[in-house]
Amino acid sequence: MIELTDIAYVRSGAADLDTAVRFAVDVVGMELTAQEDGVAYLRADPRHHCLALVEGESGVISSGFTLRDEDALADAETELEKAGVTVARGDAAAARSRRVRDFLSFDDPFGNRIELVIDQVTLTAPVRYGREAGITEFGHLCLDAPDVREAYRFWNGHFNARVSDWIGDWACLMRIDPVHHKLAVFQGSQPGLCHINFQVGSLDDVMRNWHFLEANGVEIEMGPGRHPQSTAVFVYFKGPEGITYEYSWGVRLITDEDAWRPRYFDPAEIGSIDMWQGPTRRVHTQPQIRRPLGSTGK
Ligand SMILES: O=C/C=C/C(C(=O)O)=C(/O)C(=O)O
Ligand SMILES: [Fe+2]
Repeated sequence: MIELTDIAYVRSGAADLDTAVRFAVDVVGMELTAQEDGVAYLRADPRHHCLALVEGESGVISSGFTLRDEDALADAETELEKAGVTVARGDAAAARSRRVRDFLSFDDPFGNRIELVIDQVTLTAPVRYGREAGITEFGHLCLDAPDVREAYRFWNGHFNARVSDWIGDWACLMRIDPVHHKLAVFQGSQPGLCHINFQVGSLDDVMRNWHFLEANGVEIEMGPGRHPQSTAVFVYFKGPEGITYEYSWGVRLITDEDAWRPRYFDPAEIGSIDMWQGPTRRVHTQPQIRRPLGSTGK
């Protein structure tokens, strides 16, 4: 069993890097930590970055998760290979570019590129947020897959990911710690990044951000609303390069593992996605860039 200790980052290609960075800083409110060799690093909390924008082809490159230490990384490599998953170790330059000490990468059964990392760099300086959006942390990341049940068999079969709630065969929300979900898989025809979430400090922050986004002509994909699964109040919006961002506040914590029973919500039922029954438009997925394993220099 591979124990994911946290989410680490999303790495995404940006055909127009400057525009994508400006949006991440001026609209989303992240801090631009560094920019070098065509990679812009953005952070929302003490992690060196949780979003790396890589100049080049548009699309998601990989999603990173942390493991405890190098033994855990070696064990993960063995377990995945035994299961027939092809794994590539990152080289020193690629690890440096990710601000981790070591990592390995593989594709999930649908072609989502996953990276398992150890020793992600932490920064001590207070985050200099690009604007006062009220962000408190990188909250979760959601992938797309054509078969959500099969995706769960993969994540639960090899990793410590446990379903917190199902939304039909359309979505599986998974926890790796008490937070209701830090990883989710949504039904989609192609692998890709459904969205990246930032937690904000209050309900007021969600609503202020919604007004800010509207006033600045940003496309709202869904919300404001409240998810019955995590009870979080949310707003989803569309950024450059096809990235969907989400702010949310009030995520449920599952503190009694033994007592929790995953619920089953029918996406066809009113209120199953948004308890406030707002329009439940599908958020737009950023497609996965397909590259051979190991060609992960950037
Ligand atoms: O469509 C349902 C989404 C549910 C939640 C939630 O319960 O908070 C998400 O954040 C999500 O995965 O987008
Ligand atoms: Fe979400």
